[in-house]
Amino acid sequence: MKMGRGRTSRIRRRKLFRSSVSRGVNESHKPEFIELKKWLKDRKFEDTNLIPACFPGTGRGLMSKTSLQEGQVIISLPESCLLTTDTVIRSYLGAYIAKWRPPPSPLLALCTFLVSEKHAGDQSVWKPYLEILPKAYTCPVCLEPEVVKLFPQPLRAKAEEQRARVREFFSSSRGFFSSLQPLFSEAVGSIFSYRALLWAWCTVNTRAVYVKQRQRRDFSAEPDTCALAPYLDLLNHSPRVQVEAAFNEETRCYEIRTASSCRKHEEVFICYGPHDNQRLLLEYGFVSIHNPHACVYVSEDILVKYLPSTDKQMNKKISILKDHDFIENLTFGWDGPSWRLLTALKLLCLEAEEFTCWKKVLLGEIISDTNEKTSLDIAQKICHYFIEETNAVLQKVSHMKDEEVASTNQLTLVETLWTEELKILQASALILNSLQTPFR
Ligand SMILES: C[S@@+](CC[C@H](N)C(=O)[O-])C[C@H]1O[C@@H](n2cnc3c(N)ncnc32)[C@H](O)[C@@H]1O
Repeated sequence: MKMGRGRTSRIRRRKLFRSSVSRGVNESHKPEFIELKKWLKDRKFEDTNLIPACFPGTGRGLMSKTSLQEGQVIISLPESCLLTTDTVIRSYLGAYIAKWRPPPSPLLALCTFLVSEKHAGDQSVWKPYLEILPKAYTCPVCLEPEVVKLFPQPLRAKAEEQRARVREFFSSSRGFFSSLQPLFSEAVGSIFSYRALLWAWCTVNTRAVYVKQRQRRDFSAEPDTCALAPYLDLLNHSPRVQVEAAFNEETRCYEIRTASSCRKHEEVFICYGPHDNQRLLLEYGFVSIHNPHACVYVSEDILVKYLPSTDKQMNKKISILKDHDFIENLTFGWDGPSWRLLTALKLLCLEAEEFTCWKKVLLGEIISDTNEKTSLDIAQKICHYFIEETNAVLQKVSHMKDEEVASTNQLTLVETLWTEELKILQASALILNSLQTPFR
């Protein structure tokens, strides 16, 4: 097909591009959404702005029915639709929670309620909501160990910590689950299994909104701030939108006001926070393409690996960086090496006779051309090392996909993370090249 060059064809092409990027397939006719809408209507919520839809790239989400203006409240969900610890305390679980010592955490109360209501099936008044919840999650704690081993180092450590935390959450909750036996005809061990608790934990962690509850004696001292918000929790994340979201004490509704406009039939996004991709994967189980907050982390070992091993002041320099909180969060981003990374490198590259100037380096002063050049050269070497490492991992992932060593979806997730990191490193290498030019 021949592409036109005129204004009309440009507009047509732009429209086509827009529709292929963001157009979703309406899912409001699906039985689970019809049931959910009825359930919400009984609780005095009717949506005029949004409809459930499936989108290329982001999956299931909400689509605008009409165009949405900046500053408009896009959704206002009444308190009666929210699932909070208050819901749990008012339920058949309330008396058991009040009796249990030490008091269970608010998170355990929510997870127990979810597992118990899921088990109740048709008998649960929450069934229409439970039916639309994902059956499985992609947070690191749910991924196969072969896939977690492919993560970049800082994320791998956090993923292992997450797995240990959820295991501990399960083992420390078993006594409480046993105390619930009078409520069930089946053995509680089979209802409150590790799998069931993991599902509930991921549901709360990936979907809950912040609603501060009053402190209750029935619960441990952990903050009680999570609420599940049916339907509203179908909104996907975009790092490029701004929203105001909070529980409105006057209207007694959880409200989201958008600061970005949205065209009719486009996906409506909220922002979960200015998170980089490693954090999005850790907490929500996905990676955002072209995420402006995405970055590649440089650890202390990598810094040291590229510095001269003959430097007698190296240990002192490293401890200065640690004392001044300059050893963590050293990154490459879309704009090149971060200011923190370059500053740390400048300090580490100080010549013996410049060492007394270390405070000036931390304040952002230029010490010498040699110091500027050496630190940029090392940043470039680290960047190239990361590019090679990233390419090697991407090749390994591709082989694993061919050989079906692990789930393809999980391998694609980790592949997307590394592909985004590669793009950042390539952009950084170019920027570093231009920064090095004056010193050549
Ligand atoms: C609050 S839910 C949003 C609705 C969810 N997509 C659903 O179908 O139920 C959060 C989850 O949605 C997915 N998600 C959110 N934003 C996304 C995005 N930009 N791209 C891909 N997945 C996204 C992730 O799985 C995340 O854990």
